[in-house]
Amino acid sequence: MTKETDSREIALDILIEILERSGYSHIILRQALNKYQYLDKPERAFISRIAEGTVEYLLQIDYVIDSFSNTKVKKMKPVIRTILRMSVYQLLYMDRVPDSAVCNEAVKLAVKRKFTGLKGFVNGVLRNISRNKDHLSWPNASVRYSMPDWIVSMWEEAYGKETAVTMMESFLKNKKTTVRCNLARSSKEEIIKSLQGQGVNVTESGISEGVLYLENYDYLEGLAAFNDGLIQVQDLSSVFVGEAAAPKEGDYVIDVCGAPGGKSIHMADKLHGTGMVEVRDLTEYKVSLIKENIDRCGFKNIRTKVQDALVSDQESIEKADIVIADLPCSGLGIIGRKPDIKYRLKQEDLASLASLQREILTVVQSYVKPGGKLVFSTCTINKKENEENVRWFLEHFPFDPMDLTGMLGDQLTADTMKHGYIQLLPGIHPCDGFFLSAFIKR
Ligand SMILES: C[S@@+](CC[C@H](N)C(=O)[O-])C[C@H]1O[C@@H](n2cnc3c(N)ncnc32)[C@H](O)[C@@H]1O
Repeated sequence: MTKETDSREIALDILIEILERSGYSHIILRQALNKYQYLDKPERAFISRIAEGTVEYLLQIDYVIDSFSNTKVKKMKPVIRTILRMSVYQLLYMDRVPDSAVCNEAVKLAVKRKFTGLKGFVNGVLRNISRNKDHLSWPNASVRYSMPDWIVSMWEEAYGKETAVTMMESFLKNKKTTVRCNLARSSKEEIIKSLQGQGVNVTESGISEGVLYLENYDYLEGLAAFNDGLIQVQDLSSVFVGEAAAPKEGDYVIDVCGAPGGKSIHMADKLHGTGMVEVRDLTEYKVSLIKENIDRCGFKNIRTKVQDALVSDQESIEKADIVIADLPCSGLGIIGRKPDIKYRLKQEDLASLASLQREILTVVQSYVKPGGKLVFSTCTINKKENEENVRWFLEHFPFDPMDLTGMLGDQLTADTMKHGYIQLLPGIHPCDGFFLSAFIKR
């Protein structure tokens, strides 16, 4: 057994867990990488690339396999179809791996998993694809960008074909890790020095002070700046929530759906040790994730609470200067980081998520003091959950939209900002897809 076969076998098991047993890709991959910490950095990168890439391009890969195999993907044995899927990803997208090696290793894996009788089939399909791969063409945008049809249609209708393509292309591009510096704990310069000292490539976002892009590191947990709580993984779009909320010293903030705590920790950082941020989530487990982050970052002006946002907490009525409502949503804006979302989500889920958001907003708007702010955000690109909910909210509750013009830096402008909201689109804006809105209570 070669080293390559070992890595591919690990990738195979990860993919079976994700594609055949509906595991969440980011969780399964993280667990596997934790388990195989002894592997060297290039091997771990190879495994991640195959696993993430195969999930990302799944619809396109299946189209290719079905074009060259008499047995359709859906009818194949799960192990065999997973071996073929990950091998086709390597053939199409990993130039540095020779095609012959891809085919040979796939055959070895099939044999190792006791499918000796199918080794000719695996070899035949893959060699056929390898011979024809330069002449492939895609029947539509769904196959080209590996995006379910209904999502393509929804975005084309809402934003036009060109923007839909820009977004789908952007999802498939390599993502750097975005982190926000806890500037109340250390200066940006010191943090960059520490990261660079450990060999990390660091670039500044140039849009929001203290937001950095990281590349060329193995493990977040291996970085001193992370362990010392000086940085927090947080996309630029999510940092904008803190910018729009703009807490004043001494403010009391309630974050009603807060795990794992990214936005709340940003608020605590912005309060410079004053005031209090109460971060809530539905379960003990979710709250434990928030606590881990709080402990790591070392802020004292932040506490947690297990609280269902759908149940009114009478003690909070008109107590908060700021309520952060970063609500459960369809997650279509973060497909670039969690590609399985696009296959997991069903069109009919969108309406129920939008109404769940309305139910939560109905409860939590009452926590805002007169003159206080409510910031409502989602990490999705869907008008029902976003713009339509804003319209509905303003019709039903005594709030006015907050003018967001200029609050997110000079480079981010949109006409809608003066009406209190902005839909950020990947590829159009320099961040994940995200929706942000802010209101002031009359
Ligand atoms: C988008 S995430 C929040 C991310 C967080 N704001 C951050 O920046 O790290 C939405 C959260 O809502 C929580 N949630 C879902 N339903 C809830 C409910 N009924 N009450 C409280 N939290 C809920 C989920 O557990 C999830 O952690």
